[in-house]
Amino acid sequence: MAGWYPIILQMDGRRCIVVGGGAVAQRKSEGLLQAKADIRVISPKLTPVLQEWANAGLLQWDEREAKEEDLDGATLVFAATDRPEVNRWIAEIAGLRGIPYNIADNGEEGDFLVPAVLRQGDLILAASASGAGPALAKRIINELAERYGPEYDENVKALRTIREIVKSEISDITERRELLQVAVTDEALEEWRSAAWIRDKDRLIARLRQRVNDRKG
Ligand SMILES: C[C@@]1(CC(=O)O)c2cc3[nH]c(cc4nc(cc5[nH]c(cc(n2)[C@H]1CCC(=O)O)[C@@](C)(CC(=O)O)[C@@H]5CCC(=O)O)C(CC(=O)O)=C4CCC(=O)O)c(CCC(=O)O)c3CC(=O)O
Ligand SMILES: NC(=O)C1=CN([C@@H]2O[C@H](COP(=O)(O)OP(=O)(O)OC[C@H]3O[C@@H](n4cnc5c(N)ncnc54)[C@H](O)[C@@H]3O)[C@@H](O)[C@H]2O)C=CC1
Repeated sequence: MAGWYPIILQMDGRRCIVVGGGAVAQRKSEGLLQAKADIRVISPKLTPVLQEWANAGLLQWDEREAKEEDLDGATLVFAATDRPEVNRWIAEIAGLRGIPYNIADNGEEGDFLVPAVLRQGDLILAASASGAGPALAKRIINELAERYGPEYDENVKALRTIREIVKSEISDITERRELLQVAVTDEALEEWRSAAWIRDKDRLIARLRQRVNDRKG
């Protein structure tokens, strides 16, 4: 189905309403927790894991059925009950208020889909089959997890430092781009890992220039 557009949303502190407390609500809440959202779950019942998160204060739980006012102040809404008519009603009121909504039992009618996700620190990989096959999206992410392992947390941290230095030291856009391109090869990433000297601006720029020259042969 056409029309889907992937973005990475800033959710830190943003209010998200999850209606329902089953396995699907739990998975959506887990992703939202990773994004530091302000989560409010509305459901008469919770899975044991959601219950634990509520007890630990990681999310707020309203132990009852959903009401219209629950959507007040929401940035995103997840209609994740096992009752299609409730999910449809939530979607309708969210739509009227202009709040983007996700529908668990009828995904392609929603404003957004939740992709399968791999996080390694600040590296975020997402896969979606546009609703055609969540199991395929999950399989692809499992494959990517082998290629992009936990070392990418450190890789991305080092790159952030390198890119800040290159942006502040190099004013020529073409050279900047060249230096940042050679900084992301597997070999380069391995070099930066645990290399405290990358904070030495002159040494770092010299090493990147050397890599550009090596590449030009
Ligand atoms: C449209 C979408 C709406 C949305 O929820 O955003 C949606 C909808 C539905 N899922 C259903 C079933 C399953 N969903 C999963 C798993 C995941 N589902 C996720 C996303 C999405 N699911 C969105 C589309 C994403 C895309 O395609 O890109 C993932 C990727 C992300 C997440 O939920 O966090 C997460 C894997 C992540 C992980 O675990 O790593 C599994 C596999 C499993 O559990 O192992 C099954 C059983 C196998 C199967 O049915 O394929 C049903 C049928 C229910 C029924 O039978 O009635 C519907 C309803 C419908 O088809 O509309
Ligand atoms: N999008 C996805 O990834 C998937 C979607 N599904 C669909 O999502 C639905 C939910 O799946 P599960 O979480 O496994 O179901 P579940 O039966 O485990 O949980 C449903 C939850 O909704 C709550 N609920 C019922 N009425 C409510 C109301 N009026 N207000 C608030 N909460 C209410 C229940 O108390 C329960 O906690 C399934 O019926 C299925 O159609 C299923 C698998 C994956």
